Amino acid sequence: MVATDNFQKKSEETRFNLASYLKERQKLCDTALDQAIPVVYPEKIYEAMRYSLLAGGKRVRPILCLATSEMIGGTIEMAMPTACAVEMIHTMSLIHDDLPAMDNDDYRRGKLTNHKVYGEDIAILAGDGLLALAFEFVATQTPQNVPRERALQVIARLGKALGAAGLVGGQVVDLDSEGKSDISLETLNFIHNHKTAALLEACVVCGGVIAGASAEDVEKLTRYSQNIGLAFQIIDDILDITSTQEQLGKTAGKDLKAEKVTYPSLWGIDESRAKAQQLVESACVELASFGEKALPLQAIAHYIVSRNH
Ligand SMILES: CC(C)=CCC/C(C)=C/COP(=O)(O)OP(=O)(O)O
Ligand SMILES: O=P(O)(O)OP(=O)(O)O
Ligand SMILES: [Mg+2]
Ligand SMILES: [Mg+2]
Repeated sequence: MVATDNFQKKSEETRFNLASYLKERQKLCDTALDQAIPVVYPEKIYEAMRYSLLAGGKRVRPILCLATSEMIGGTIEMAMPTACAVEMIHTMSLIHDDLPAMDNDDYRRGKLTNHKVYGEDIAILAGDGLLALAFEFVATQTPQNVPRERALQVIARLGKALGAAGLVGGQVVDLDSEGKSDISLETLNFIHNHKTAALLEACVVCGGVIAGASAEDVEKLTRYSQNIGLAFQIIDDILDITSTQEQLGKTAGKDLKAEKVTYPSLWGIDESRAKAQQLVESACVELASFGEKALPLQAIAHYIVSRNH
């Protein structure tokens, strides 16, 4: 696997132990997310929200948020409420995406989907509950040593990334494109820039904003995250073809079955992988001015193309 070799080479060069870094950060995020939602009356909605949120995702989005805060000079504590919020938003989008009205999927994160366990009504509400909590969480849990206008900016950016100008808009065009074989590269890019890259961008930029990133920093973070956002989706499309349900924790081979236009369907697997690798290299270059401090974000960028699920 070329991407894995490149990644290992890169890790050796940088002497950065990404595996233990990710494990430690995943644990921190899991603990914070667990504490964010106590189960009270009416228990079933809190249980449904916890079911999907704590089902063991990779936590790429909150980890990106924390890593960016630290690179800019902030702390994990400052960014943790925002990191939890992005994972709540992401989980909401997966619960709703899996509903019969959208992708009608039975498995997610290695478990039955939310509606399969709790029913469609509760699954819709669990998504709504997570979404509302995300914004409440940033507003009420961001530590007092973070200037309030930074939290306000995070709330505005998350709202934009999530709404019709982001995730929701991308999902609409994605649903519209189903069953059409003549989707252009332009439309495919629109879908992925909105459905996938917008939230990844918000994770990175909001982590920076919480830590007080300058306008110039925000520009670099934006370019880094747009590149990794597209690379993430290209790899997602490849994994749908090359991985098993066991590895992915969700049904594999869905795109081929649905005859969906994807990057590998347009370019083939090898060229798609090369393109993702190029995007990651460009992303890393954007952070060169941060020197050693950029190592975690650069290593995460490489992980995004070398992951197997
Ligand atoms: C507003 C909403 C509901 C947005 C959903 C966004 C999203 C990234 C869905 C998963 O994409 P997918 O269906 O292409 O991938 P998967 O195979 O993970 O379901
Ligand atoms: O690891 P997950 O479940 O959060 O999914 P994604 O691949 O979309 O990050
Ligand atoms: Mg979908
Ligand atoms: Mg889906």
